[in-house]
Amino acid sequence: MAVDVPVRVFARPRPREDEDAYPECLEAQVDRDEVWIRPQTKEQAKMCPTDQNFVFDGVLAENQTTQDQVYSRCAEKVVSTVLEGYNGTVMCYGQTGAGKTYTMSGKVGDISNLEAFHAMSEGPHRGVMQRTVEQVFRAQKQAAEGVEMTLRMSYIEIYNDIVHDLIQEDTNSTALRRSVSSGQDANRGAPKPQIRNGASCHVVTSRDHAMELLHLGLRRRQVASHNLNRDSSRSHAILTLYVTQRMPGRRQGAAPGAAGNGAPDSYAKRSERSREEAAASEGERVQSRIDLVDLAGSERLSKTQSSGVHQSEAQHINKSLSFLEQVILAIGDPNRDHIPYRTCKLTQFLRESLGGNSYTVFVANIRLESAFVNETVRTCRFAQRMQNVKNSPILNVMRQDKDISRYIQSLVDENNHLKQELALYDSLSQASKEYDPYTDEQREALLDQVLRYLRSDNWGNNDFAPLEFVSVRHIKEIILQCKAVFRKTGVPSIERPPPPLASADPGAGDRPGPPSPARGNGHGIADEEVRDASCDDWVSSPMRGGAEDGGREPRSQGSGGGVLDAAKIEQYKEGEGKQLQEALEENRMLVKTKKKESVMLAKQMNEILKRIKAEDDKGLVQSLKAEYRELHQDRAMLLSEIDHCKNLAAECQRKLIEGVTECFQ
Ligand SMILES: Nc1ncnc2c1ncn2[C@@H]1O[C@H](COP(=O)(O)OP(=O)(O)OP(=O)(O)O)[C@@H](O)[C@H]1O
Repeated sequence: MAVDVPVRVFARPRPREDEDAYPECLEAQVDRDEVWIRPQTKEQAKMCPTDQNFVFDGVLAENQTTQDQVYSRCAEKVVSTVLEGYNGTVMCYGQTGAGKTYTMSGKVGDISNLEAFHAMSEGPHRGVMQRTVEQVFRAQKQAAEGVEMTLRMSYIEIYNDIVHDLIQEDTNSTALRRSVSSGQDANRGAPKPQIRNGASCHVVTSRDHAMELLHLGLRRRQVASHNLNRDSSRSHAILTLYVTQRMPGRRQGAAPGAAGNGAPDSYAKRSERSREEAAASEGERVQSRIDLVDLAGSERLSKTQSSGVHQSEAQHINKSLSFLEQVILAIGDPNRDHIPYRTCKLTQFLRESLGGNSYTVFVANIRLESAFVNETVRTCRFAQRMQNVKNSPILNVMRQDKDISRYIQSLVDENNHLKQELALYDSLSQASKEYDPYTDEQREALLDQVLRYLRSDNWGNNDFAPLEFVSVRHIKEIILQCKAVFRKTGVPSIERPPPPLASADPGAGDRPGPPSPARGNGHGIADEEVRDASCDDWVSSPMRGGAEDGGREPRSQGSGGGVLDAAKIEQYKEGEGKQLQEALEENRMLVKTKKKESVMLAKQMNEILKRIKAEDDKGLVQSLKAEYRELHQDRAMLLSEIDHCKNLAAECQRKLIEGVTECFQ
């Protein structure tokens, strides 16, 4: 059974370039694994008014911690667990120029120079990626007799929220697909790479081979120059090593290739299976992976002076990091049901690494110079939140064919058993499920419920009675009532229309009227749209689809049209529909949260404006203006995030409409 394991968090300050130019503001206390932030001048106090300290699993002190030490403290153990059959992630996060790429890929320098890259990859400045490859190949060499270990590698970047394959250009990698294909590549005579998660996945046969692919990927990665970093990465890059180990079975006393790497051989030790079970698992496959994530750096446009295309890149970067933060916050909040993984490609990719099946290490790259105190505080706060994230790593044992068919049979048996249980439960509980057509009175009562729901302020409240579906018939009746309401009045000005009675023909011919103008609630531009998005649910989506889809309304029994296919809608509700519904809720939640933040920012900005008007001191006015500009940027970013979430919600809504409509025969 999986055990909760917190993400381990380290801070790594980048060595200061010029101590005189940057009077010290922060202290990284190594013994106590703390980062202290102490303003020492008036200027610094403006940016960071109080002392702050952050405690992590470790602080990798500047100038004292070599790449070798960083690897052994942060990554080596994770790689060992990957070799035991678990998944692992090492991730670097921080402001631009703080040393993420240095930590992950080493001192890359002029990447077009292959020789220099290979020399660096053997020297002390090589990063976590090179060292991981080394450790994995060492383990392969030292694998116990009979253990067959295959290593595969993929390398992708997420640039402007689009996934690009860094190894093989022509892969259709924009979609996060779970498909796996294999075969022979006739051109090269080499095995054709599998496609995993939309990226090509290459068998790597040696350390040098892996380094070549790494070099290829680094060359293709999007890099640009700005004020704070000459070679700033403009994308999030994820190098994944897949380790597949075919076990000879415990009868031969063999274990996965963890031997020699210092890791406990947990697969052999932890699995307490009997001799018979071990015999059954002969030929068992263990498949694990390690993701090495070099996130693009968050940046303040005012400091990097990025413009044009780089400004748009920076906005994408900041936006995706902000979505990442939302995921972290949601995972750490026990009251949140939904984790908004689907808001961008980055969070989709990191789903298993954060809150999922993975041992994860997070390195917060920071800068100690006083000029970056704001960014450092932000990064440390982010890292602190990361400490609340708990994962549930499990041993990734793949079942063999024999096991799979036995497993499927057991699921079929269980399904039959549950169906019998349900039938029995229905008859014993005499649950009042309406399988028969509704009477006029029942329709009247339902219409009252629907109207109360549509009129209620709490549009996001999915607990409201009509939405607690008790049967397919119930859903259909709700749709009918809503449709009747809309046809008569439109959504915002709901007056009670004549109820659609059993004898009426609610689906006949006519179209819903034009949408009424949306009404805001006086809080700002996005509000009215939040209302729109927040009333998306199982009921409203198909109904609104009638208007948006040019009249492709779900038809209902009794209207002379189609009949809702009960099995199909159930299947849809459990499968794709459920996912869409969850995504819809996530995005609605995000819109609400971000709107609140935006209102707060607007208030802060107004305060600053007042102070600027009242202030005589020119110096102070300058710094207030700078602060105002930063807040303005933050708010612009927030508003564009809100738009993004609203678009996602609209997309979910559209798909839901299509999905539900498909369920009508
Ligand atoms: N610990 C370190 N020791 C020596 N040099 C370092 C260290 N950390 C960073 N550097 C150097 O600082 C510069 C910026 O680092 P790097 O490119 O790794 O930053 P980054 O966080 O990846 O930035 P971006 O997000 O813009 O890509 C590079 O020249 C790098 O070699």
